[in-house]
Amino acid sequence: MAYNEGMLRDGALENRTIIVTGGGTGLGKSMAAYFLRLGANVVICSRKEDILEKTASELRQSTGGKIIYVPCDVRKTEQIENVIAKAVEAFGQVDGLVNNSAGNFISPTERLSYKAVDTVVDIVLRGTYYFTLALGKYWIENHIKGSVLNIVTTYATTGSGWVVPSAMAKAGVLTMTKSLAFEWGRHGIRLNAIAPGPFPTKGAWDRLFPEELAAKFAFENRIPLARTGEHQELANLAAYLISDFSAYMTGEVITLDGGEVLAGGQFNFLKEITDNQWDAIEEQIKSATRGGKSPE
Ligand SMILES: CCCCCCCCCCC/C=C/C(=O)SCCNC(=O)CCNC(=O)[C@H](O)C(C)(C)COP(=O)(O)OP(=O)(O)OC[C@H]1O[C@@H](n2cnc3c(N)ncnc32)[C@H](O)[C@@H]1OP(=O)(O)O
Ligand SMILES: NC(=O)C1=CN([C@@H]2O[C@H](COP(=O)(O)OP(=O)(O)OC[C@H]3O[C@@H](n4cnc5c(N)ncnc54)[C@H](OP(=O)(O)O)[C@@H]3O)[C@@H](O)[C@H]2O)C=CC1
Repeated sequence: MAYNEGMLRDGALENRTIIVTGGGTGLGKSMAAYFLRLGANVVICSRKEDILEKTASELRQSTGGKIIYVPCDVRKTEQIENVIAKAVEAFGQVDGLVNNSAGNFISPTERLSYKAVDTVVDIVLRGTYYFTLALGKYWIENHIKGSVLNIVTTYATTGSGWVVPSAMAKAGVLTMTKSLAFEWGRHGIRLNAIAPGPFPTKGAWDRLFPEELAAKFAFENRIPLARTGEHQELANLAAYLISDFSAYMTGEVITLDGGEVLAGGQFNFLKEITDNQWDAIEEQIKSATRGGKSPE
């Protein structure tokens, strides 16, 4: 299927250096792999050095691309500045940032401790604005037209129970995306976001939803396109948004969720009605119309 194939031409990201936070696992790893295939230099960072090292060496081998890793907790500004310094030392400059690192718990909110809420909000919101601010200062000072891609969620817009710290933080990231897109447009700096629906990853699946809970809810049934996302589909959109192919787009959030977020449509409950029932309903509506009844 085309959705498992790379979309941009070979070399589309040549001479670009892109930092991917949380690039050692899941969607971050898939985006990093595709950026490398398109010729970018990639810097992955997150807390766990052993995982970063393994991913960097795997991707170096599989893509032949230039990748380095730098351990970093995105809640720590000095560690973020170290990532940027190491990236500049290795590749000369930084052109793009994907804020992908996240933490999340599924839980009734009243069961969360203050620290649990802080943990998620600090990684998602604070981590994202720290990294964006550090790179923004560097870009403005060095007259570089950088590009930021923030990975949010569909519930950043709709809100959602049971993931409240994540929803609050992702909503903040979305507002930052739009606000800074306007403010930093004059520097040629662009910020965009992707709101993914369910994409199978170990981080989201195993840690967020224990198997017992997952078995109870068939996610595919909630999605109009009746499947979960393929990593390459997200990597294709990410590569487009981080590249100059999207040079006229800024402050935008693109939902990539097979239509899952549309479930709130007022008449969507009609999904349950069968073809036979529709035949009967149509006949009733037509006969009421033929009867010439006018509204009271
Ligand atoms: C087919 C069905 C599958 C459906 C799947 C659908 C998925 C849909 C996607 C929805 C949108 C997804 C958004 C995402 O963000 S997915 C990303 C998921 N990835 C992660 O969360 C990253 C992995 N997680 C971690 O690395 C860590 O868990 C985390 C960084 C978040 C926290 O680690 P840390 O070591 O910093 O934290 P502590 O363990 O010290 O805990 C801090 C406090 O938080 C409390 N805590 C921890 N876990 C929970 C929990 N599950 N529920 C409630 N509270 C929790 C912990 O007790 C600490 O607080 P206290 O000290 O006060 O006790
Ligand atoms: N998978 C899905 O269905 C969906 C995912 N998303 C978003 O996509 C992104 C990727 O998620 P996914 O790949 O599924 O999950 P993962 O758990 O694989 O990715 C999360 C990454 O964040 C890193 N991370 C966590 N805490 C920190 C920290 N303090 N500092 C630096 N890095 C940190 C982790 O690395 P380490 O532990 O080494 O620090 C890990 O690599 C997230 O932003 C998530 O919210 C949104 C909607 C749906």
